[in-house]
Amino acid sequence: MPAPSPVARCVDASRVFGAGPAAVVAVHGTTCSITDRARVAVIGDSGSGKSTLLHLLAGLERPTTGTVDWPALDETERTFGIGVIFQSPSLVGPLTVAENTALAAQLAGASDPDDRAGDALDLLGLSDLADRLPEEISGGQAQRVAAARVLAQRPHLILADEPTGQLDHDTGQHLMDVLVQVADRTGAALLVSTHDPAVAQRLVEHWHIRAGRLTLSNPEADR
Ligand SMILES: Nc1ncnc2c1ncn2[C@@H]1O[C@H](COP(=O)(O)OP(=O)(O)OP(=O)(O)O)[C@@H](O)[C@H]1O
Repeated sequence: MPAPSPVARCVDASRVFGAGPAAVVAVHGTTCSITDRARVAVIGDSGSGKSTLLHLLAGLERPTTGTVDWPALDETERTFGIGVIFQSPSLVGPLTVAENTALAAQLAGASDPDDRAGDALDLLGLSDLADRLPEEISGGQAQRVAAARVLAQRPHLILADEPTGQLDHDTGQHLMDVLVQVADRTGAALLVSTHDPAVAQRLVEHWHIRAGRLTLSNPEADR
């Protein structure tokens, strides 16, 4: 049986910022793919290129050379089926936590955005904050609301950029529990960037990135 098409794929994709002597190669020519139901950790230090790779895989940045594509996703899924949890939560200021979360579901075409928002907030233990405005919650709570927003969207591919960066260990592990649980339940592929080994160990494939160069490993296959 042929292997299923990857959900996202980079072929020799690079991203260079600036030009001439000031150019920064954030990601060198990289070939990688996220397979159906993959669980990937992208592990690297600050400035190693994690966010840039994630933005390439999300279609938010265009590669300078090479290609990025999403063979398993149709046109609509490419627009609404990729959920990104950004490093900075960027919630919509005038909307409550519940409204922020429901908006994501609504934009993804859900017929029941309020129910989906309620479920996502409940899963993350955020129901008590539903009626608060973003300015009335902490940075860590905002990061979890950003995760709830993506879960309410029910994407085929979840790309999370250091989602536990502002959270204490236990809250971070709980967020990872929820991300893995939701991905298992919905059949989504999940990629999480992190510098934290405790987060990486929750995922199956480990991609290490250093100065924009990626090496791939699968700890289960190595056993
Ligand atoms: N818009 C930009 N313009 C110029 N250089 C950039 C830009 N975005 C990122 N870079 C540079 O590209 C490199 C990789 O940055 P990137 O944000 O991808 O790293 P990161 O691993 O996500 O870092 P962190 O963990 O600190 O968020 C860094 O040297 C950074 O300074």
